[in-house]
Amino acid sequence: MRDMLKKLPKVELHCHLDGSVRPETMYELLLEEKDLENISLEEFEKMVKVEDGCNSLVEYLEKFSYPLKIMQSKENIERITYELLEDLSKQNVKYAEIRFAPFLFMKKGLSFDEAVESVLKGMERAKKDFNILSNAILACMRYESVDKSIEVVKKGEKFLGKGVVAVDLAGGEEGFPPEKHKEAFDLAYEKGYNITVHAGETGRDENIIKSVELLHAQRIGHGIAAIKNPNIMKLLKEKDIFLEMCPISNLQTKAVNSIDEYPIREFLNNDILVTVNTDNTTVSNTSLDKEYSLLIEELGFSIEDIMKIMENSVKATFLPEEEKNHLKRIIEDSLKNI
Ligand SMILES: O=c1[nH]cnc2c1ncn2[C@@H]1O[C@H](CO)[C@@H](O)[C@H]1O
Ligand SMILES: [Zn+2]
Repeated sequence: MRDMLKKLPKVELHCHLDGSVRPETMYELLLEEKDLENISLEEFEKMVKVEDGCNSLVEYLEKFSYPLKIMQSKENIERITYELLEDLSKQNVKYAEIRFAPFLFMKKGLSFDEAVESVLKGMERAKKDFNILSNAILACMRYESVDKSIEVVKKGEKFLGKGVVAVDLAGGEEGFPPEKHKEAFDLAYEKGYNITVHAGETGRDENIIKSVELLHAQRIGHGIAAIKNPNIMKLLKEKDIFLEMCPISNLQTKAVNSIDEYPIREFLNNDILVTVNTDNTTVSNTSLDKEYSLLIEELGFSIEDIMKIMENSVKATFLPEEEKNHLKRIIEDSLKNI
């Protein structure tokens, strides 16, 4: 089964660049910048991955301080993007949408354009070297002002269709309701961005409705809280909203207490368009293979269930129709060789 999973062609839709930096690269770059105490790589790896005792999303998000220290130069950002895509291609990921918040890469003088261009360069290089397709999603942060989000939308526009496909709203939900960013997401909608929003992760179920109805979300990051409310499940189904679920991250942030409480089977049974993703390969110490293995081993998922999820993922991509069909063909060809 494990071998079979490895060979399956895959699609990754919810992966934060800053949460998915190779620990060895972070270690090397922090040492270079003399920003690391005298510790071994093994000790460092423990520091950058979430521990078993993690109690909340807020605690989980503290892990992002390490990668963000070194994601402040063009070279580092390009290298990190390239390496992530290399790692994904080794797991037979054929297409990935990678998200990041440009402002978090601008603490030491990079401009918005330089931050975005560095990611896109890494993607281009990975496409040539590893034959993996990818696009970027620009994240706005909930704790920032709506004006900052508007800036992301306006400054990102020139990259739309040229490597950038969408905007997202990320960060802890508690205290930062979606409507705060409505003006930015109205603008993104007008400008033709695709839209995904983190909602109902550890927060309230009403954030899911608000993200769909007020922020124009076509996809919802996580969306676990929908299980609490049949009306929300109905809304998701009627509007063909895709859920980007990330099981291992959701266990770590205590969005659910145990895998038995994870509502993915109920969502599938209710014809909700579920996809499965990693969220953060380093912080969550995960991979798509690990996520699928968990569903198979703990929730009794079959290969057919996994294939259904994969089919949903292809449909959920923010690719133009023609490129989506191209991806479908790539996946079908790869399946023939299993
Ligand atoms: O699961 C998550 N929920 C909400 N926000 C997240 C999650 N993972 C990462 N980030 C946040 O998104 C920023 C941009 O990539 C990261 O810096 C982190 O703060
Ligand atoms: Zn996320």
